[in-house]
Amino acid sequence: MATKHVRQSKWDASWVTDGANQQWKGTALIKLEVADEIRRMKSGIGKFPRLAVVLVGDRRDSHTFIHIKLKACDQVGIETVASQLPENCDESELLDVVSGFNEDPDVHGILVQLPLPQHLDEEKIINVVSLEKDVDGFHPLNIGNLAIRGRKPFFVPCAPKGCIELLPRHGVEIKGKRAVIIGRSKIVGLPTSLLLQRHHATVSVLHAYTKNPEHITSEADIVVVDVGVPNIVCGNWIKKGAVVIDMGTNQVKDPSGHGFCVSGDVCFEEAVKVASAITPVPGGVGPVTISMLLSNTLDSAKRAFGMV
Ligand SMILES: NC(=O)C1=CN([C@@H]2O[C@H](COP(=O)(O)OP(=O)(O)OC[C@H]3O[C@@H](n4cnc5c(N)ncnc54)[C@H](OP(=O)(O)O)[C@@H]3O)[C@@H](O)[C@H]2O)C=CC1
Ligand SMILES: Nc1nc(=O)c2c([nH]1)NC[C@@H]1CN(c3ccc(C(=O)N[C@@H](CCC(=O)O)C(=O)O)cc3)C=[N+]21
Repeated sequence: MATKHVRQSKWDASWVTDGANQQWKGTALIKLEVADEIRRMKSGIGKFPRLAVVLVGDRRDSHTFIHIKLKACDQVGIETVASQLPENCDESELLDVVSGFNEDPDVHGILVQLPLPQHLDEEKIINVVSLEKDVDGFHPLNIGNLAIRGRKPFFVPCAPKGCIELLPRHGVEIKGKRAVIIGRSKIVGLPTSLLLQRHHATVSVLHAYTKNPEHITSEADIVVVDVGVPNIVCGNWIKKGAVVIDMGTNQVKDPSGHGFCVSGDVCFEEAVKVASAITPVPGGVGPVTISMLLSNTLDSAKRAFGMV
């Protein structure tokens, strides 16, 4: 069933400090830049990037996300190869698929869509993805290198990278700011906190056991929310003038009773009244995340072709 969007607003309605539809242009611009480089790569050396995506099981949201990713790759000229495994597949089957992509010189990026079904050991699978093809940036060595000052990971995870990309593009300085990130997941919360520290923010990480999260959040200049619970952050959590990035992408039943719609983690209607800028869901940081995946895959191919 098609996913309907709750809000029509794109970048323009979100970033209340500017009314110039910048988010959408920013995302489109990154895609255009990637597409242009790939065109030149094809005509120059006759080669192009290829991304392998691995999907296990039947989760509705995972199918939606994979569909969005494959479509975006197609738009910019990244070839894709998709492998879909049943919900009850063996760990060894999945490991074989990943190993096959590791060994294939024509594959430059590998993405194993998360979460995996319970019986599969996520850590074990992520560990097997070749470091040089880990366009998600989830491999422990890539995360470790992100955590240590002065080191350079091969890849930075896409959603955190997108979040950091957005801030300076909208004139938001990170250095010296107080940032709160709500959530500490390995795919968003943790790497975002590391990246914000790299950019010299003073970072607090909140999680399910944090007491008085609204109090800590209300002191932050930059608030990043990645919990996975619709509308968990209310307007009164936000300091006047703060910048809010809502990472939540929650598929919820459409109030009309027909189909599903997407909801963020922040109560947009309340927060938009106090924030100086806020990303909506849909149309906020999600599309930027996808652009970062394209950019990571291009970088990987360039490295493989000796172009960097
Ligand atoms: N826009 C984008 O590009 C992306 C969006 N997402 C979206 O982000 C959301 C979260 O995904 P993901 O990171 O995978 O989720 P996880 O379930 O892995 O992590 C959720 C985090 O939220 C914390 N948490 C749970 N309940 C509370 C609470 N009541 N108060 C404070 N913290 C809480 C958890 O704390 P604890 O660690 O203590 O359990 C955990 O750290 C989803 O909606 C997902 O779709 C995800 C990736 C990219
Ligand atoms: N290996 C792996 N890598 C990921 O990067 C990864 C993952 N697993 N698992 C799930 C999360 C989630 N995620 C999103 C990507 C795009 C949108 C996105 O484009 N959202 C649209 C709407 C999507 C819709 O309509 O449902 C928007 O916000 O406008 C959202 C969320 C990547 N993730």
